[in-house]
Amino acid sequence: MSKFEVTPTAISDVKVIKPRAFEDPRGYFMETYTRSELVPLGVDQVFVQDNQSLSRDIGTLRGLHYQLPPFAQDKLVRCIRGRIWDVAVDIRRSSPTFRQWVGVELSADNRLQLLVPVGFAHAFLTLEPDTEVVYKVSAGYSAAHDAGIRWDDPDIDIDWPLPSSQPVLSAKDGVLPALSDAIVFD
Ligand SMILES: Cc1cn([C@H]2C[C@H](O)[C@@H](COP(=O)(O)OP(=O)(O)O[C@H]3O[C@@H](C)C(=O)[C@@H](O)[C@H]3O)O2)c(=O)[nH]c1=O
Repeated sequence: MSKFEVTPTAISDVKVIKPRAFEDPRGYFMETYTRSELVPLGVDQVFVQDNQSLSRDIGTLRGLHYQLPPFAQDKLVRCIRGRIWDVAVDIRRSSPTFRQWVGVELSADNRLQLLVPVGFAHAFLTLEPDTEVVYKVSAGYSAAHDAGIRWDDPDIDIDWPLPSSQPVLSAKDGVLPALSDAIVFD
């Protein structure tokens, strides 16, 4: 029996991954990423860096972010404390699902992971205070290749479950361009 369940979302390249947890009276144990188990299930990305962030306020929104080639990144995202609404937007111009998005709640409790491949912009909104997110990426960080799209672009129209009228944003995320003005993937 596999130690992971991999389920495609409405945009099939974006996948939800659920690790199998071995529960016992102490709690549980689970493998959170095992390449040899995941490659046969179609998750063959090679990850080279692990990232972690803490967002103190509920309603903190990070994104929409991506890196351009040759530093484009696949991401494997999970939430280890609190809850997030995790979103991937298809920004591959030639894709039949260009501009479409999928959103999945990831939490410390549900232990789900979202695979966000190259060609997608990624963002998350925290649904609880003190939320910690951990994610693997398939290319290193390059500030020169860092790119983003505004979280509230009406051409994308993400249905954010905002806990108040405005999210908490970084200064950088407050001035991101619309998708129509952004450099995207072919
Ligand atoms: C992403 C990243 C940032 N940094 C630095 C740059 C900056 O000084 C500080 C904070 O960076 P940011 O404001 O870009 O962090 P943040 O807004 O959390 O950016 C992240 O958002 C989510 C949604 C993603 O998908 C990630 O790929 C990443 O873009 O950390 C690194 O050194 N390495 C990295 O890999």
